[in-house]
Amino acid sequence: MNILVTGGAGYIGSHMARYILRRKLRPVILDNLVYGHKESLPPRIKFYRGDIADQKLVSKIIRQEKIEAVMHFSAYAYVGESVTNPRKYYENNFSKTQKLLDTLLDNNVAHFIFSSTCATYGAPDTKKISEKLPQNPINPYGFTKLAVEKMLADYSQAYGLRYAALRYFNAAGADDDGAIGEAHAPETHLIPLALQSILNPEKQLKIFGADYPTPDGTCVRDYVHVYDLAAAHLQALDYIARRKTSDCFNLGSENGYSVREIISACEKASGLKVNCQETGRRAGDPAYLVADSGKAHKILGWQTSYDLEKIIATAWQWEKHRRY
Ligand SMILES: NC(=O)c1ccc[n+]([C@@H]2O[C@H](COP(=O)([O-])OP(=O)(O)OC[C@H]3O[C@@H](n4cnc5c(N)ncnc54)[C@H](O)[C@@H]3O)[C@@H](O)[C@H]2O)c1
Ligand SMILES: O=c1ccn([C@@H]2O[C@H](COP(=O)(O)OP(=O)(O)O[C@H]3O[C@H](CO)[C@@H](O)[C@H](O)[C@H]3O)[C@@H](O)[C@H]2O)c(=O)[nH]1
Repeated sequence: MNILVTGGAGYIGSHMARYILRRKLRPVILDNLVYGHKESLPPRIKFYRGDIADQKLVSKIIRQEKIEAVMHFSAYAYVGESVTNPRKYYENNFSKTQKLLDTLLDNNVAHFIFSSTCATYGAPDTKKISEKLPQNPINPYGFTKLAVEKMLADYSQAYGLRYAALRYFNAAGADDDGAIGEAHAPETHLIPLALQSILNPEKQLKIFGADYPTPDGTCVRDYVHVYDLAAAHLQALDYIARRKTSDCFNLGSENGYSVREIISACEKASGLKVNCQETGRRAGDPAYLVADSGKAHKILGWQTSYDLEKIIATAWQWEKHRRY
Protein backbone atom coordinates (compact mmCIF):
# COMPACT_ATOMS: atom_id res chain seq x y z
CA MET A 1 0.00 0.00 0.00
CA ASN A 2 1.21 3.52 -0.85
CA ILE A 3 0.56 5.95 1.99
CA LEU A 4 1.00 9.71 1.70
CA VAL A 5 2.40 11.08 4.98
CA THR A 6 1.89 14.84 5.23
CA GLY A 7 4.24 16.49 7.74
CA GLY A 8 6.39 13.38 7.39
CA ALA A 9 9.62 15.28 8.10
CA GLY A 10 8.26 16.39 11.48
CA TYR A 11 8.61 14.66 14.84
CA ILE A 12 5.73 12.17 14.79
CA GLY A 13 5.49 11.92 10.98
CA SER A 14 9.14 10.89 10.59
CA HIS A 15 8.68 8.04 13.08
CA MET A 16 5.51 7.06 11.24
CA ALA A 17 7.45 6.91 7.96
CA ARG A 18 10.01 4.53 9.47
CA TYR A 19 7.30 2.42 11.03
CA ILE A 20 5.48 2.11 7.69
CA LEU A 21 8.72 1.00 5.99
CA ARG A 22 9.32 -1.63 8.68
CA ARG A 23 5.87 -3.01 8.00
CA LYS A 24 6.80 -3.39 4.30
CA LEU A 25 4.37 -0.70 3.15
CA ARG A 26 5.43 2.37 1.17
CA PRO A 27 5.38 5.87 2.66
CA VAL A 28 5.55 8.95 0.43
CA ILE A 29 6.40 12.15 2.28
CA LEU A 30 4.97 15.62 1.66
CA ASP A 31 6.39 18.37 3.86
CA ASN A 32 7.12 22.04 3.21
CA LEU A 33 9.93 21.98 5.82
CA VAL A 34 8.60 25.07 7.58
CA TYR A 35 9.37 22.91 10.60
CA GLY A 36 10.62 19.36 10.30
CA HIS A 37 13.98 18.07 9.13
CA LYS A 38 14.94 16.41 5.89
CA GLU A 39 17.66 14.57 7.85
CA SER A 40 14.93 12.73 9.75
CA LEU A 41 13.91 10.82 6.61
CA PRO A 42 15.41 7.45 5.78
CA PRO A 43 17.60 7.36 2.65
CA ARG A 44 15.82 6.58 -0.62
CA ILE A 45 12.37 7.44 0.73
CA LYS A 46 10.18 9.35 -1.74
CA PHE A 47 10.05 12.96 -0.53
CA TYR A 48 8.18 15.92 -1.99
CA ARG A 49 8.92 19.36 -0.63
CA GLY A 50 5.68 21.30 -0.89
CA ASP A 51 2.50 22.49 0.73
CA ILE A 52 -0.60 20.39 1.44
CA ALA A 53 -2.74 23.16 -0.10
CA ASP A 54 -0.91 22.97 -3.44
CA GLN A 55 -3.66 21.09 -5.25
CA LYS A 56 -1.69 20.62 -8.46
CA LEU A 57 1.24 19.10 -6.61
CA VAL A 58 -0.90 16.85 -4.40
CA SER A 59 -2.90 15.61 -7.43
CA LYS A 60 0.37 14.83 -9.22
CA ILE A 61 1.72 12.92 -6.20
CA ILE A 62 -1.49 10.89 -5.90
CA ARG A 63 -1.37 9.91 -9.57
CA GLN A 64 2.37 9.28 -9.82
CA GLU A 65 2.72 7.41 -6.53
CA LYS A 66 -0.65 5.61 -6.71
CA ILE A 67 -1.62 6.89 -3.26
CA GLU A 68 -4.36 4.88 -1.56
CA ALA A 69 -4.44 6.48 1.91
CA VAL A 70 -3.28 9.65 3.63
CA MET A 71 -1.91 10.13 7.15
CA HIS A 72 -2.18 13.83 7.89
CA PHE A 73 0.39 15.06 10.43
CA SER A 74 1.13 18.48 9.02
CA ALA A 75 -0.11 21.33 11.22
CA TYR A 76 1.12 24.06 13.51
CA ALA A 77 1.01 22.94 17.14
CA TYR A 78 2.21 25.73 19.43
CA VAL A 79 -0.75 26.32 21.75
CA GLY A 80 0.54 29.70 23.02
CA GLU A 81 1.15 31.02 19.51
CA SER A 82 -2.34 29.90 18.48
CA VAL A 83 -3.72 32.33 21.09
CA THR A 84 -1.65 35.32 19.93
CA ASN A 85 -1.84 34.54 16.18
CA PRO A 86 -4.97 32.43 15.55
CA ARG A 87 -5.24 33.25 11.83
CA LYS A 88 -2.00 31.36 11.22
CA TYR A 89 -3.58 28.29 12.86
CA TYR A 90 -7.00 28.47 11.21
CA GLU A 91 -5.29 28.88 7.85
CA ASN A 92 -2.72 26.09 8.13
CA ASN A 93 -4.61 23.59 10.28
CA PHE A 94 -8.15 24.09 8.99
CA SER A 95 -8.31 25.87 5.60
CA LYS A 96 -5.34 24.04 4.12
CA THR A 97 -6.66 20.73 5.41
CA GLN A 98 -9.91 21.44 3.56
CA LYS A 99 -7.92 22.02 0.35
CA LEU A 100 -6.09 18.75 0.93
CA LEU A 101 -9.33 16.85 1.55
CA ASP A 102 -10.92 18.29 -1.60
CA THR A 103 -7.90 17.22 -3.62
CA LEU A 104 -8.16 13.72 -2.19
CA LEU A 105 -11.86 13.47 -3.04
CA ASP A 106 -11.23 14.77 -6.58
CA ASN A 107 -8.63 12.03 -7.01
CA ASN A 108 -10.69 9.23 -5.40
CA VAL A 109 -8.50 8.77 -2.31
CA ALA A 110 -11.01 7.76 0.36
CA HIS A 111 -8.91 6.79 3.42
CA PHE A 112 -7.67 9.44 5.81
CA ILE A 113 -6.01 9.26 9.23
CA PHE A 114 -6.02 12.56 11.11
CA SER A 115 -3.66 13.72 13.89
CA SER A 116 -6.10 15.14 16.38
CA THR A 117 -5.39 15.86 20.02
CA CYS A 118 -6.69 15.59 23.56
CA ALA A 119 -6.57 19.41 23.45
CA THR A 120 -9.99 19.16 21.74
CA TYR A 121 -11.44 18.19 25.15
CA GLY A 122 -10.27 21.41 26.82
CA ALA A 123 -9.94 21.09 30.59
CA PRO A 124 -12.40 18.36 31.57
CA ASP A 125 -13.17 17.81 35.22
CA THR A 126 -12.62 14.07 35.21
CA LYS A 127 -9.93 11.52 36.01
CA LYS A 128 -9.77 9.75 32.63
CA ILE A 129 -10.86 11.18 29.32
CA SER A 130 -12.96 8.92 27.09
CA GLU A 131 -14.37 9.71 23.66
CA LYS A 132 -17.81 10.13 25.27
CA LEU A 133 -16.80 13.41 26.92
CA PRO A 134 -17.86 16.63 25.20
CA GLN A 135 -15.14 18.38 23.21
CA ASN A 136 -14.73 21.94 24.51
CA PRO A 137 -11.29 23.24 23.50
CA ILE A 138 -9.85 26.16 25.44
CA ASN A 139 -7.47 27.50 22.79
CA PRO A 140 -7.49 28.17 19.02
CA TYR A 141 -5.15 25.20 18.36
CA GLY A 142 -7.70 22.84 19.90
CA PHE A 143 -10.52 24.54 17.98
CA THR A 144 -8.75 24.10 14.63
CA LYS A 145 -8.36 20.37 15.33
CA LEU A 146 -12.00 20.04 16.42
CA ALA A 147 -13.14 21.97 13.32
CA VAL A 148 -11.27 19.47 11.12
CA GLU A 149 -12.92 16.60 12.98
CA LYS A 150 -16.35 18.16 12.25
CA MET A 151 -15.42 18.66 8.60
CA LEU A 152 -14.32 15.02 8.37
CA ALA A 153 -17.66 13.85 9.79
CA ASP A 154 -19.57 15.93 7.22
CA TYR A 155 -17.33 14.83 4.32
CA SER A 156 -17.68 11.24 5.36
CA GLN A 157 -21.47 11.49 5.49
CA ALA A 158 -21.77 13.31 2.16
CA TYR A 159 -18.90 11.95 0.06
CA GLY A 160 -18.10 8.55 1.54
CA LEU A 161 -14.67 9.54 2.89
CA ARG A 162 -13.47 7.00 5.50
CA TYR A 163 -11.44 8.53 8.30
CA ALA A 164 -10.06 7.96 11.77
CA ALA A 165 -9.48 10.95 14.06
CA LEU A 166 -6.72 9.93 16.47
CA ARG A 167 -6.65 12.11 19.55
CA TYR A 168 -3.11 11.82 20.86
CA PHE A 169 -2.18 12.64 24.41
CA ASN A 170 1.47 13.70 24.88
CA ALA A 171 3.64 12.21 22.16
CA ALA A 172 7.12 11.42 23.52
CA GLY A 173 10.24 9.33 23.03
CA ALA A 174 12.42 8.57 20.04
CA ASP A 175 13.60 5.81 17.73
CA ASP A 176 15.13 2.88 19.66
CA ASP A 177 18.45 3.14 17.80
CA GLY A 178 18.66 6.91 18.39
CA ALA A 179 18.63 7.71 14.65
CA ILE A 180 15.72 10.14 14.89
CA GLY A 181 13.88 11.88 17.71
CA GLU A 182 12.04 14.94 18.91
CA ALA A 183 13.47 18.14 17.44
CA HIS A 184 11.01 20.99 17.48
CA ALA A 185 12.46 24.48 16.99
CA PRO A 186 11.61 26.21 19.17
CA GLU A 187 11.25 23.30 21.60
CA THR A 188 8.48 23.74 24.16
CA HIS A 189 7.91 20.16 25.33
CA LEU A 190 8.75 18.99 28.82
CA ILE A 191 10.84 15.84 28.23
CA PRO A 192 13.31 17.25 25.66
CA LEU A 193 13.71 20.45 27.69
CA ALA A 194 14.35 18.52 30.91
CA LEU A 195 16.99 16.37 29.17
CA GLN A 196 18.58 19.41 27.50
CA SER A 197 18.94 21.07 30.90
CA ILE A 198 20.97 18.05 31.99
CA LEU A 199 23.29 18.25 28.98
CA ASN A 200 23.65 22.01 28.92
CA PRO A 201 24.05 23.73 32.29
CA GLU A 202 23.11 27.06 30.70
CA LYS A 203 19.61 25.76 30.01
CA GLN A 204 17.31 25.77 33.00
CA LEU A 205 13.96 23.98 32.96
CA LYS A 206 11.09 26.11 34.23
CA ILE A 207 8.39 24.20 36.10
CA PHE A 208 5.21 25.93 35.01
CA GLY A 209 3.15 26.05 38.20
CA ALA A 210 3.42 24.12 41.46
CA ASP A 211 0.01 25.08 42.81
CA TYR A 212 -2.26 22.85 40.71
CA PRO A 213 -4.82 20.61 42.45
CA THR A 214 -2.68 17.51 41.79
CA PRO A 215 -0.80 15.32 44.33
CA ASP A 216 2.49 17.28 44.05
CA GLY A 217 1.06 20.55 42.71
CA THR A 218 2.45 20.16 39.16
CA CYS A 219 0.46 19.27 36.01
CA VAL A 220 -0.25 15.65 35.18
CA ARG A 221 -0.04 14.36 31.59
CA ASP A 222 -0.26 11.06 29.76
CA TYR A 223 2.93 10.36 27.77
CA VAL A 224 2.70 7.93 24.85
CA HIS A 225 5.61 6.74 22.71
CA VAL A 226 5.72 7.83 19.06
CA TYR A 227 6.00 4.23 17.83
CA ASP A 228 2.95 3.24 19.86
CA LEU A 229 1.15 6.11 18.11
CA ALA A 230 2.49 4.89 14.77
CA ALA A 231 1.17 1.38 15.43
CA ALA A 232 -2.29 2.81 16.14
CA HIS A 233 -2.26 4.60 12.76
CA LEU A 234 -1.82 1.38 10.81
CA GLN A 235 -4.38 -0.42 12.97
CA ALA A 236 -6.86 2.42 12.43
CA LEU A 237 -6.23 2.42 8.68
CA ASP A 238 -6.83 -1.31 8.52
CA TYR A 239 -10.01 -0.91 10.56
CA ILE A 240 -11.60 1.88 8.50
CA ALA A 241 -10.67 0.17 5.23
CA ARG A 242 -11.95 -3.29 6.17
CA ARG A 243 -15.09 -2.14 7.95
CA LYS A 244 -15.79 0.73 5.51
CA THR A 245 -16.37 3.02 8.46
CA SER A 246 -15.04 6.10 10.27
CA ASP A 247 -14.35 6.68 13.95
CA CYS A 248 -12.33 8.58 16.59
CA PHE A 249 -9.97 7.16 19.21
CA ASN A 250 -8.12 8.50 22.26
CA LEU A 251 -4.48 7.41 22.22
CA GLY A 252 -2.69 7.47 25.55
CA SER A 253 -1.02 5.13 28.02
CA GLU A 254 -3.79 5.71 30.61
CA ASN A 255 -1.07 6.60 33.16
CA GLY A 256 -0.64 10.13 34.43
CA TYR A 257 2.74 11.59 35.43
CA SER A 258 3.34 14.97 37.02
CA VAL A 259 6.02 17.39 35.85
CA ARG A 260 8.05 16.49 38.95
CA GLU A 261 7.72 12.77 38.23
CA ILE A 262 8.98 13.36 34.69
CA ILE A 263 11.96 15.28 36.07
CA SER A 264 12.75 12.38 38.43
CA ALA A 265 12.46 9.88 35.57
CA CYS A 266 14.88 11.97 33.46
CA GLU A 267 17.34 12.08 36.39
CA LYS A 268 17.07 8.32 36.84
CA ALA A 269 17.65 7.62 33.13
CA SER A 270 20.68 9.90 32.93
CA GLY A 271 22.10 9.56 36.42
CA LEU A 272 22.36 13.37 36.41
CA LYS A 273 20.44 16.28 37.91
CA VAL A 274 17.86 18.34 36.01
CA ASN A 275 18.57 22.02 36.46
CA CYS A 276 15.09 23.38 37.20
CA GLN A 277 13.18 26.15 38.92
CA GLU A 278 9.52 26.68 39.75
CA THR A 279 7.81 29.60 38.00
CA GLY A 280 4.21 30.64 37.47
CA ARG A 281 1.64 28.72 35.48
CA ARG A 282 1.74 28.70 31.66
CA ALA A 283 -1.51 30.06 30.25
CA GLY A 284 -3.91 27.42 28.97
CA ASP A 285 -2.44 24.39 30.78
CA PRO A 286 -5.13 22.11 32.26
CA ALA A 287 -4.12 20.47 35.57
CA TYR A 288 -4.77 16.88 34.59
CA LEU A 289 -5.06 15.15 31.18
CA VAL A 290 -5.05 11.35 31.15
CA ALA A 291 -6.57 9.07 28.51
CA ASP A 292 -9.15 6.39 28.73
CA SER A 293 -8.03 4.43 25.66
CA GLY A 294 -10.42 1.53 26.20
CA LYS A 295 -12.09 2.13 22.85
CA ALA A 296 -8.78 1.85 20.92
CA HIS A 297 -7.92 -1.31 22.90
CA LYS A 298 -11.28 -2.90 22.20
CA ILE A 299 -11.92 -1.88 18.59
CA LEU A 300 -8.40 -1.60 17.15
CA GLY A 301 -6.68 -4.13 19.43
CA TRP A 302 -4.16 -1.35 20.20
CA GLN A 303 -1.87 -1.67 23.24
CA THR A 304 1.10 0.47 24.22
CA SER A 305 4.45 -1.28 24.49
CA TYR A 306 6.64 1.53 25.88
CA ASP A 307 6.28 2.46 29.57
CA LEU A 308 7.59 5.77 30.93
CA GLU A 309 11.03 4.35 31.66
CA LYS A 310 11.43 3.14 28.06
CA ILE A 311 10.04 6.38 26.65
CA ILE A 312 12.58 8.47 28.58
CA ALA A 313 15.41 6.03 27.79
CA THR A 314 14.84 6.49 24.03
CA ALA A 315 14.51 10.27 24.43
CA TRP A 316 17.77 10.41 26.44
CA GLN A 317 19.61 8.28 23.90
CA TRP A 318 18.46 10.70 21.18
CA GLU A 319 19.32 13.90 23.07
CA LYS A 320 22.85 12.69 23.84
CA HIS A 321 23.72 12.04 20.20
CA ARG A 322 21.26 14.07 18.18
CA ARG A 323 22.07 14.76 14.53
CA TYR A 324 19.69 17.64 13.82
N1 LIG B 1 3.59 16.44 19.64
C1 LIG B 1 2.51 16.12 20.35
O1 LIG B 1 2.56 15.81 21.54
C2 LIG B 1 1.15 16.11 19.68
C3 LIG B 1 0.03 15.80 20.45
C4 LIG B 1 -1.23 15.80 19.84
C5 LIG B 1 -1.35 16.05 18.48
N2 LIG B 1 -0.25 16.35 17.75
C6 LIG B 1 -0.40 16.60 16.31
O2 LIG B 1 0.45 15.70 15.61
C7 LIG B 1 0.91 16.29 14.40
C8 LIG B 1 2.43 16.20 14.33
O3 LIG B 1 2.99 16.88 15.43
P1 LIG B 1 4.59 17.00 15.56
O4 LIG B 1 4.89 17.18 16.98
O5 LIG B 1 5.24 15.92 14.78
O6 LIG B 1 4.82 18.41 14.81
P2 LIG B 1 6.04 18.88 13.89
O7 LIG B 1 5.99 20.37 13.83
O8 LIG B 1 7.30 18.23 14.30
O9 LIG B 1 5.63 18.31 12.45
C9 LIG B 1 4.70 18.93 11.60
C10 LIG B 1 5.30 18.92 10.19
O10 LIG B 1 4.33 19.48 9.28
C11 LIG B 1 5.01 20.31 8.34
N3 LIG B 1 4.02 21.27 7.84
C12 LIG B 1 3.34 22.22 8.55
N4 LIG B 1 2.47 22.86 7.75
C13 LIG B 1 2.60 22.31 6.50
C14 LIG B 1 1.94 22.55 5.26
N5 LIG B 1 1.02 23.50 5.12
N6 LIG B 1 2.29 21.78 4.19
C15 LIG B 1 3.25 20.83 4.31
N7 LIG B 1 3.91 20.56 5.46
C16 LIG B 1 3.57 21.30 6.55
C17 LIG B 1 6.15 20.93 9.14
O11 LIG B 1 7.20 21.36 8.31
C18 LIG B 1 6.55 19.77 10.06
O12 LIG B 1 7.58 18.99 9.48
C19 LIG B 1 0.36 17.72 14.40
O13 LIG B 1 -0.81 17.72 13.62
C20 LIG B 1 0.03 17.98 15.86
O14 LIG B 1 -1.01 18.92 15.99
C21 LIG B 1 1.00 16.39 18.31
O1 LIG C 1 9.36 23.97 29.99
C1 LIG C 1 8.33 23.37 30.35
C2 LIG C 1 7.49 22.72 29.42
C3 LIG C 1 6.34 22.10 29.88
N1 LIG C 1 6.04 22.11 31.21
C4 LIG C 1 4.82 21.44 31.68
O2 LIG C 1 4.88 20.09 31.26
C5 LIG C 1 3.58 19.62 30.90
C6 LIG C 1 3.63 19.09 29.48
O3 LIG C 1 3.85 20.18 28.60
P1 LIG C 1 4.27 20.00 27.06
O4 LIG C 1 5.34 18.98 26.95
O5 LIG C 1 4.51 21.37 26.52
O6 LIG C 1 2.95 19.36 26.40
P2 LIG C 1 1.47 19.89 26.39
O7 LIG C 1 1.37 21.33 26.67
O8 LIG C 1 0.69 18.99 27.31
O9 LIG C 1 1.03 19.74 24.86
C7 LIG C 1 1.37 18.61 24.03
O10 LIG C 1 0.39 17.64 24.17
C8 LIG C 1 -0.91 18.07 23.75
C9 LIG C 1 -1.82 16.95 24.08
O11 LIG C 1 -1.81 16.83 25.49
C10 LIG C 1 -0.86 18.41 22.27
O12 LIG C 1 -2.12 18.81 21.82
C11 LIG C 1 0.15 19.47 22.01
O13 LIG C 1 0.25 19.66 20.61
C12 LIG C 1 1.47 19.04 22.56
O14 LIG C 1 2.39 20.10 22.43
C13 LIG C 1 2.64 20.81 31.05
O15 LIG C 1 2.01 20.72 32.29
C14 LIG C 1 3.57 22.03 31.08
O16 LIG C 1 3.10 23.08 31.87
C15 LIG C 1 6.87 22.72 32.13
O17 LIG C 1 6.59 22.74 33.33
N2 LIG C 1 7.99 23.34 31.67
